Amino acid sequence: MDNLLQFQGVSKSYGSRKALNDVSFSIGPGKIIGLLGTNGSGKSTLMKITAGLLPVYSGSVTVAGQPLDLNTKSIVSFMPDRPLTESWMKVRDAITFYSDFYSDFDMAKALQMLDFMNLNPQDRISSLSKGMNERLQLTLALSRNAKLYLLDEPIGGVDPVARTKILDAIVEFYSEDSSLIISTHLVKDIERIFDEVIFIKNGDLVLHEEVEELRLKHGKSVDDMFKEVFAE
Ligand SMILES: Nc1ncnc2c1ncn2[C@@H]1O[C@H](COP(=O)(O)OP(=O)(O)OP(=O)(O)O)[C@@H](O)[C@H]1O
Repeated sequence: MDNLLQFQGVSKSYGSRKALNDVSFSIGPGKIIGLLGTNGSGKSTLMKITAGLLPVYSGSVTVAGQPLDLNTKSIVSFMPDRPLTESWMKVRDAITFYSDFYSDFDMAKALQMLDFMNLNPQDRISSLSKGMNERLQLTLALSRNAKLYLLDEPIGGVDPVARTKILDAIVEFYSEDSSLIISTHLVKDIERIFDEVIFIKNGDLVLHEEVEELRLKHGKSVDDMFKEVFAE
C-alpha cells in the first residue's frame, strides 16, 4: 500500500476562521512524521480530521485507501493534546477502559510500557503530574495495534531528561509497518526520530520533505529550518 494517509485539497473553517487551507499530502507506511507549526497553525485540526472527530470539512481524506468511516477509525490511534481519561480513574482503570473499548488493545504491551514509563497501576489519574499524565496517554495510544498513530504534543509537559526516554519508548513501542504522526513545537528535542516533516503555517502546508533530503538540500537541521520558516 502506497498511501496510508492522503489529504487532497482539504480545507476546514471554524465559523469565519480558516484552520486548514487547501492542504494536500500523502504519507506511506513505516514512517515517523513530524507535523510542525507554531501555535494555532492547524496541527490539531489536521489530526482531529484524520481521527474522524471533525466530520465537517471540504476536500478528501483517505486512510489506507478508504474514505473516513468507522473502519478507518478502528485503525487510527489518536493521543489528543488533552487527556481522554476521567480523573476519578486509577491508572489500571484507564488501561481496562481502553482494553474494553478497543479490540486491538495489546494488554501485554500496555503493562510493559507502564513499567518502562514508571507508572503505578494503583495511582489515581488526578494525582499524576502533567508529564506523568502524558506518559499514561502515550501508553494508552501506543498500546493499540493500529496502522496510524496520531500523537498531538506528546512531550510538552515532560522534563528534558525524561524526553529522551519517552522518545525512545515511542520508537521502540510503535509497530514498524504502521506510521506515526507527531505534532510538536519542541523540534530540536525530537527531530532525531523523524523520517519526514510537514510544516504547517496559518493553515497552509508550506513544506513536506524527507529529513535526510532536507538536511542535504538546505544544509540545515530541521530545527534551523523551522526557525527560518516560522520567524515572526
Ligand atoms: N473549536 C474551535 N473553534 C473555533 N476556532 C478553533 C477551534 N479549534 C481551533 N480553532 C482555531 O483554528 C486554528 C487552528 O487551531 P489548531 O488547534 O488546529 O492549531 P494547532 O496548530 O494545533 O495549535 P497549538 O499548537 O496551539 O495546539 C486556530 O486559529 C484556532 O484558534
